[in-house]
Amino acid sequence: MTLRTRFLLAFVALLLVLPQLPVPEFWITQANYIGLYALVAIGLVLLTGIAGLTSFGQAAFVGLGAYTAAYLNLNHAVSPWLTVFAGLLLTTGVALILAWITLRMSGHYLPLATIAWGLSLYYLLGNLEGLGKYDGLLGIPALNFFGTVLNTGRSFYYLLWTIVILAALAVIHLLDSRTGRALRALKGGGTMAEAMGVDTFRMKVTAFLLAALLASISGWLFAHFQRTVNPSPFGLKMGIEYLFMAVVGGVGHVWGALVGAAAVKILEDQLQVLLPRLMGTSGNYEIIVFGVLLVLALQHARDGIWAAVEGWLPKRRRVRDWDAAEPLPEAAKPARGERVLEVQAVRKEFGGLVAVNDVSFEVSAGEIVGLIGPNGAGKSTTFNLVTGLLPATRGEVRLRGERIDGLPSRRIAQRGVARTFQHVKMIPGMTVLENVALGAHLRGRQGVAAAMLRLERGEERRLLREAERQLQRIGMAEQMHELAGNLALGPQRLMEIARALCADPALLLLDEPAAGLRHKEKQALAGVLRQLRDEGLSILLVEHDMDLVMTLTDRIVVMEFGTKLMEGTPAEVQASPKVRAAYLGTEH
Ligand SMILES: Nc1ncnc2c1ncn2[C@@H]1O[C@H](COP(=O)(O)OP(=O)(O)OP(=O)(O)O)[C@@H](O)[C@H]1O
Repeated sequence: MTLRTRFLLAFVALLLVLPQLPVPEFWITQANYIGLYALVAIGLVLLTGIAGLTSFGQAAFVGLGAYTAAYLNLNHAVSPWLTVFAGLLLTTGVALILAWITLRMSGHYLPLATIAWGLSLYYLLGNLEGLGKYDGLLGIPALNFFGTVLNTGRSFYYLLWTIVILAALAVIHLLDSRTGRALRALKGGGTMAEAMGVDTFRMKVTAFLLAALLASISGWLFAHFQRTVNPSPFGLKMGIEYLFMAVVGGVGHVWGALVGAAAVKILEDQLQVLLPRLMGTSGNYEIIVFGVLLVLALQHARDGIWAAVEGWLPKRRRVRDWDAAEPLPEAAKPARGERVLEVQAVRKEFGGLVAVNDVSFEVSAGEIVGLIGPNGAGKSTTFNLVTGLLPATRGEVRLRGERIDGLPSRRIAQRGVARTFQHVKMIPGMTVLENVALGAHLRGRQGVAAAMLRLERGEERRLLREAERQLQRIGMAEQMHELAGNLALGPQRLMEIARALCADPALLLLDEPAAGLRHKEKQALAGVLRQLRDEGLSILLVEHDMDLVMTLTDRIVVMEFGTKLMEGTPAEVQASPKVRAAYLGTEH
């Protein structure tokens, strides 16, 4: 048993025995509040830590869950075991509407929007006659769990903490899955994720919804624990505190949410006693201290308490359990010689600058075509037009006869186009294996529920097997457990190629794959690309290393100032005075 597992088991054991110990009731009450807060903070780990979306409005979702439970139970005598689902349903509806409106916002607008709806809901709850206005609803019954009335802190504790631990495990499982990789790719990696076929907007909505649902469950529990609800625990102050908990604990770590909830709750209690004594008057001074601490934490300990604990625990290494997994099915490949890519008079203007000027060329199955030209010639822009990263001003791009210009990059990926980037795009905090497995996203089907319940392990093993196979192909299997961010530039580029190959593409676009590679690595890369060509893959290659281009490609398209200068075999290109002039004019 690893130290990590022992640590977790010791934690669970402590949770189990705590109510049995002769500790004061106050401790149990505090532990219950910590559990209620932790549920919300776990959602924030997913939303803010993983998906990179900051929300100050989670308290409002807690309020939705709590008020639904209270209202339906008190006014319509609906069983609490049903009101929880009613709360989840209502939360789903509200969250989806809010997500639709706000998640397209970027930068500071999203947090501002969450503040706005957090405030709106607070005032709505406080002004609705049927919800008791600011006095709220009183007399909510305790939960009855198969005949046991959970009307004491100690009896409520077990139900609450079972839910908290299950939620934490579900989110941990989710993050270690196909959908989890896509979620983890959102922060800073949206463009790359889309190019791997991930619907990033949908992923953001998923994170938003899951965080809201966890908050709603916390609200339901809150209503039956406190037995009364009023708007104050669901206002903006609490919204900020939830975020504070997630950040203090370690916003990227699920267990950090528990640590953060505990740290903030305990600190809050201490400050509520200490500060009025120091200041000589009573008031909500703790929120000032929280504000200062939050700023300090963001400056000096961004990764939170859990990151420090994690650094002290032994590193977890993924167990290789996919050897026996079935290989993933492969798409039918185009027949050798079939025209795979047709670029017809494609043009891209950036304001007055014509970056790509009515360029046409083709790539057939089983062919490596080089796209070369001096710096700024428009090669990367052409790549971005083919892969849907940029819309063309005019012109047509066809893949196996079908138009793909105008499609978003994930749809183009779905049709069998995979790419690497001039500036490596990866998730530095994920292992090499996980980064590469992201390339196989479209070859898996399983979603959130299956991942949370660990029902997708069969498919996951197949995806990881494929990722390892592609890493072996480019000679990087040894490094699969390393964090991608720790690799040198050369291996990072190779990793991107393995990731693109994981997509089982018909067309592979490589943007300067040899940049940063050593001589031996370049030779190995050339070997792999030849083998891929022999297998019938079409490759379009932007590369500055002329030796590699001349020895590897079947045909070369030369660009200069956005225009196609010529096209021909490597020998023809080398012999062309026009090409020589273009290069001599800019490179020497
Ligand atoms: N998003 C953009 N907005 C404005 N101009 C752009 C944009 N992207 C590229 N350009 C311009 O378009 C021209 C072509 O750029 P591009 O990156 O495609 O060239 P390249 O051939 O790939 O060059 P390099 O070999 O240096 O990567 C350049 O003049 C560049 O400054």
